[in-house]
Amino acid sequence: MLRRTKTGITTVATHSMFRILRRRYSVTSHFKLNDRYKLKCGLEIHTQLNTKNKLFSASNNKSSSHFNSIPNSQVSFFDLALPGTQPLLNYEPILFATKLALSLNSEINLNSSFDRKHYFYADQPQGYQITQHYSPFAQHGHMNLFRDIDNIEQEQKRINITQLQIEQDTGKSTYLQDEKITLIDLNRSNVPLIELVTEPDFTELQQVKAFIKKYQNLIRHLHISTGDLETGAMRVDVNVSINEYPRIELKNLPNTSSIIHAIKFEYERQIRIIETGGTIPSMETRGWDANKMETVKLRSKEGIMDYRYMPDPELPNVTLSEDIITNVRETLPILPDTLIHKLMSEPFNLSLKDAKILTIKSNNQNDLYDHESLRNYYLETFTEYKNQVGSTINCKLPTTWIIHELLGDLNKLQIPLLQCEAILTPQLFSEFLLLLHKEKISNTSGKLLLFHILETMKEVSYDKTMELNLNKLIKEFNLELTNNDVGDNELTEICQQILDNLNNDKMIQDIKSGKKPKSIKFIIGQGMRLYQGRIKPQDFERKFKELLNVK
Ligand SMILES: Nc1ncnc2c1ncn2[C@@H]1O[C@H](COP(=O)(O)OP(=O)(O)OP(=O)(O)O)[C@@H](O)[C@H]1O
Ligand SMILES: [Mg+2]
Ligand SMILES: [Mg+2]
Repeated sequence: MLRRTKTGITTVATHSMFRILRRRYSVTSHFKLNDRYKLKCGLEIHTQLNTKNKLFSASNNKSSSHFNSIPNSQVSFFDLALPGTQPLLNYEPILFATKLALSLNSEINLNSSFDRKHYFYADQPQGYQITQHYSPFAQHGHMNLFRDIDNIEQEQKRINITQLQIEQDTGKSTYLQDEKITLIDLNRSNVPLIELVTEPDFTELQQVKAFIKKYQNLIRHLHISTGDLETGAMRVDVNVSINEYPRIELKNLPNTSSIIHAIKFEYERQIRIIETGGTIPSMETRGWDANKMETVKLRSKEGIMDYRYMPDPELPNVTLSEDIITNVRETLPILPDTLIHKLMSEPFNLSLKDAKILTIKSNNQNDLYDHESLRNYYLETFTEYKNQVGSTINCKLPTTWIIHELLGDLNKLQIPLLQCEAILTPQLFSEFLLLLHKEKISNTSGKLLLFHILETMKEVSYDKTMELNLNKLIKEFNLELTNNDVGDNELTEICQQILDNLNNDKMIQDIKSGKKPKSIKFIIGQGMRLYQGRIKPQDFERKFKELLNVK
């Protein structure tokens, strides 16, 4: 297909190209549910807690240790299930679980207990997994999704959370095809996990996507997990059914895109089965083949194990008092939704978009900064600036200059925020804002100054502290707004000279006659360039209008 674009460039696109593009970008947007088949989904999410130690042993559980370390280097006798070893519950996973349960509006069970789930697998040396089957840690929670914050179709959607249970992670097996051997790494064995189980409340793909993102952001916000899908710190199983047919469980879905593609594929596959007179097996588990982009059967009902659940006789119940729960509630940070609303109201008045930048990790966030340190930098600078100017505060200044200008410059110059804030402290940044606030420098000069500071910063090494004196720099570069010094006569002279030098009578006539009133902006631009922003554009505008006799 040939197409002529506005710029005159000819583009060639074929139908197959469009199909590929559509497939790639259509994860949720081009997917339509069939009116006759209701989609129903429920999630089971396993989250690795980044506690200091593992769940029932003293082994190191630094978030990176079991993923990046030498295999079997983070393993204690208990993790290895040597005979005679016994579990000893660490308090930290309970603390983390309490934080999560409270944040998800759950009822915490004051007397939960651990059970053994028996199955034999080489990466499960105990022969059973310790989990909470009969009396889980928390129940009856919920998470609300909203149209504006979470990009869902409905105004609001409540996802009920059946329960949260604490359990051990298993080890990891890697099958080597050529050698025909399986390697076992027990670094992950006994890492604390929380399994979250939702009710089958999801009726649209977008809700699933939104919930995963929101939950991931929550666990990062609470600092209880890295929440990374890539490392397996967060693992999502999805149960999918249509109308009242049995659910199919989807496991081993490595990222959000495969989760969404797998649900979509499964929904369509189940409809095809029903429409061709087939039956949907009860309790089938399927995986995801990323190459073929389809779900594949892993096991069916015949393969279901009898786990012989039994209370673990070596572990006492987890008994909590109301006081402990109240104490933990008091230590909780402001939760993301509340934080967004807080940032959107007085005194900050941020837009939803900017409030989200400071609260939620975005897909295009890079290694230079994270939203939390950016938020802290913003809040500290804001407070300093507000203390200086009181009620005359212009809340757009910190937003524009931190979220937009500073971030843009850091990206351009590839400077991490951490390095920047060590030198350009919130105090100094608020001084900088004050110069703009008091119109000591123009926006143009502000941009030049900030970029210059950051460029210089890039050249100094990390350990050197750079001395920063804003006033000195302004003098050195002659950036001070000269309005105060430029008298009206001088301004008239300057503007008249600019008009003369324009050498464009037609433009001047068009402005005067009102044919092209916007051309005055061009002339103001000339003045700004010549005087490098030292005279305010409003003053130029006033004077040019006066000279050209236009309103
Ligand atoms: N009709 C349904 N359609 C889709 N999902 C469903 C349906 N009924 C239940 N589910 C979902 O199935 C999941 C059941 O998880 P749960 O952990 O209770 O049991 P399980 O999958 O049998 O056990 P395991 O933890 O061993 O996988 C929940 O996420 C629930 O929302
Ligand atoms: Mg399941
Ligand atoms: Mg489950």
